[in-house]
Amino acid sequence: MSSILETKNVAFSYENGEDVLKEVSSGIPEGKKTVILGPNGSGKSTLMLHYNGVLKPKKGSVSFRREPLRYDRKGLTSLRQNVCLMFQNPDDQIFAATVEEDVAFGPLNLGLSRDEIEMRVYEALETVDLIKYRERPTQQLSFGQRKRVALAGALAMNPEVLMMDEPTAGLDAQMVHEMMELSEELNHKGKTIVICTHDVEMAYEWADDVILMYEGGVLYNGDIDGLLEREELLHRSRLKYPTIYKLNRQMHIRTGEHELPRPQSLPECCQKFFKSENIAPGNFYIAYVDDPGFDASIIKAFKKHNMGVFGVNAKRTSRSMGLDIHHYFYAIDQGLIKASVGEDYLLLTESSVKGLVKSRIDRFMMNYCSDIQIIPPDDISRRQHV
Ligand SMILES: Nc1ncnc2c1ncn2[C@@H]1O[C@H](COP(=O)(O)OP(=O)(O)OP(=O)(O)O)[C@@H](O)[C@H]1O
Repeated sequence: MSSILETKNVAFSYENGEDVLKEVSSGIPEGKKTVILGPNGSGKSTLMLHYNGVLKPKKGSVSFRREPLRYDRKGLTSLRQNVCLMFQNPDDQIFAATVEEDVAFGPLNLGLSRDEIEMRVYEALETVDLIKYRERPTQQLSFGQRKRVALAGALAMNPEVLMMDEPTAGLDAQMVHEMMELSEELNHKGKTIVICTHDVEMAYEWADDVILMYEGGVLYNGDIDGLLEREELLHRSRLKYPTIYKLNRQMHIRTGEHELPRPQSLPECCQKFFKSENIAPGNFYIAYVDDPGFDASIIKAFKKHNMGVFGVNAKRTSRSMGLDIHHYFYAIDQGLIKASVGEDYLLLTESSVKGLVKSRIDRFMMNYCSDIQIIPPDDISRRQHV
């Protein structure tokens, strides 16, 4: 897998002269979800600011698609069309008086037509569910809403690489799920996503690749499984092991259960260790809300707590139709848990994320529970109403 962004022997210090990055060589694989992981002060944000040219290395080089960055105005404008950064603190990013003015700022600087700008602003605000706040003064928004405005500003640039510095910091649990599902969906639609965090649990469930930082250096750069094989590295960087990983290890030590496959999520963990041998799995029904034949009355055939929605557009459509559905977040995981204990589950989603839904369910079935039946939309209408 080729790196879309690379640093080679980058060294950097702020004005006080302290070495913050020390000979950092790293690569971000194209089309993947990468986490820059490390404890506070290890240099994660500083590295991210090098990737999109906000900071210039004192030594070494940064390249995008193998071309060294150019730090003149033209070079940086061109880079920031392709590599956008959502800052840790939205107040470092939001300057305009109203939400839509702020989101339009980047596209306006690209010299796009008025129609194109309006479309991008509309789509970005829809994606982060802030359309109804478009004329609101940015100062009158909550912290979480300002964070979403900052994300919309980055999305409106339609970049190839979206970088987010601590995207979930300061958000409530629902917003954290929303942010992580959205980033997964954007990745599925072709964007390279990079997140800075010290949250090992999140990295373990979400990331394909990791850059592990400690005291300004890179301890590891590669896939997440490779990192977990090297216990000493997380220990050295003062980060804890993910809970599900530790539980799997303990089960291996205590019961002799094979360590592989390593569960990465709650349904995988439950199914590996607490499989209900006497219960036949339930069915996993999938309906696409953007299918012209979609009939919302199918939800009457399911219990409220056995339905969920996945996908930004599917959530919006379901809300606008007033559908009474329980799981608006973690719906795929919830469905897998329900189906593996014998209950039927309906997932409402949209065709643009079909592959993502399929790959998540396939992974679960291949490793942990092959008997769940996936029922396509055409067959749902035959289900008896509850
Ligand atoms: N503007 C600045 N001026 C001087 N020193 C800075 C500045 N920004 C960061 N530093 C220092 O650089 C080091 C790395 O900071 P950085 O913000 O990159 O770390 P981080 O890993 O992102 O931390 P956190 O998890 O706390 O966000 C820290 O020692 C920090 O104090």
